[in-house]
Amino acid sequence: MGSLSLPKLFVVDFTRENIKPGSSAWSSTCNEIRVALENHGCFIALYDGVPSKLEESVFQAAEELFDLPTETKMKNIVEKPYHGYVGQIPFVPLHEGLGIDYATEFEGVQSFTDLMWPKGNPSFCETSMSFSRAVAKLEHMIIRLLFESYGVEKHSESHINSTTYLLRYLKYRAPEMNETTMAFPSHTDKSFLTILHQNDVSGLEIRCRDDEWIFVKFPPSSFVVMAGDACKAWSNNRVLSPNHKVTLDKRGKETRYTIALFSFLSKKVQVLDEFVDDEHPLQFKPFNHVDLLNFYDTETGRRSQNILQDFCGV
Ligand SMILES: O=C(O)CCC(=O)C(=O)O
Ligand SMILES: [Fe+2]
Repeated sequence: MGSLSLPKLFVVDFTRENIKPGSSAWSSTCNEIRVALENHGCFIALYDGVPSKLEESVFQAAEELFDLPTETKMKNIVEKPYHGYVGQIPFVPLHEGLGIDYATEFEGVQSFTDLMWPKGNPSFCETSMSFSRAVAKLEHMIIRLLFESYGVEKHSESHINSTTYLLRYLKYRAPEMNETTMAFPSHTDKSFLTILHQNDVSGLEIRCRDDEWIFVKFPPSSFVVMAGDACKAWSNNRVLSPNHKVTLDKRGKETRYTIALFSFLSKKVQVLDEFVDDEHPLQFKPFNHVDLLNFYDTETGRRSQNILQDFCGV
């Protein structure tokens, strides 16, 4: 596991050609992913599945999207909490975000595009869908590796087949003089996994198991892979879903863009029997993934310091 440029976070190299099921690279990667997700709840993935042209297009698409009038962006209303437009919040003044649900499916991306550009914007649609699909391929690989690392690989295909993806375009404008640098407050993700790709403006900080905050520097072409609360629940509390936040440099002048792909389960999130034994008693009851979001959207959920315990603790 390389950790030369980043002493703290694990770096997992998916550009190695020989990461194929059954190979020795595959089994060592299984191990790396499990150690990383149990200790930090995240790792940096080096991944070449997004060609540089597509990467360039996705950041152009982000600029084009955020340049739309606020009233257009506010049309991005999604029934599921935290899926639609977020912005114009006085205590988070630097941040704006928009979400495309079912982002790997043509209909999902097309209906979002039509809402934002009633006259059409085929290149935005194509870019968003291609990016989502390319990153979802990385997510599938990580799921297979993670499941195998726990010896539960027989469940990985049904898990993948029950996964839907939310693509979020996130913008953080540079703070003005005397303005807060807090760009996104500390939280845990409610997804199963989150995969983040940023432009070259850093700001993400992650709190790992020993409570230390790690400032993340993304190497070029890298992605941050983070476990959400649903993954923590599924693993019966083995995987950490880390608190994280975004803080910008007060002298920074550039806008930060992050493109985030969140995975959600359309079947129940459930601790596998394999994770329960005398040493590891069952900690969480099965739940519908969207109900975790609905609970987080209540006063009790938002205030909770241990959302899984309060929502579905045994
Ligand atoms: O922009 C980032 O790096 C993090 C965004 C984030 O944590 C989120 O949208 O849940
Ligand atoms: Fe997050």
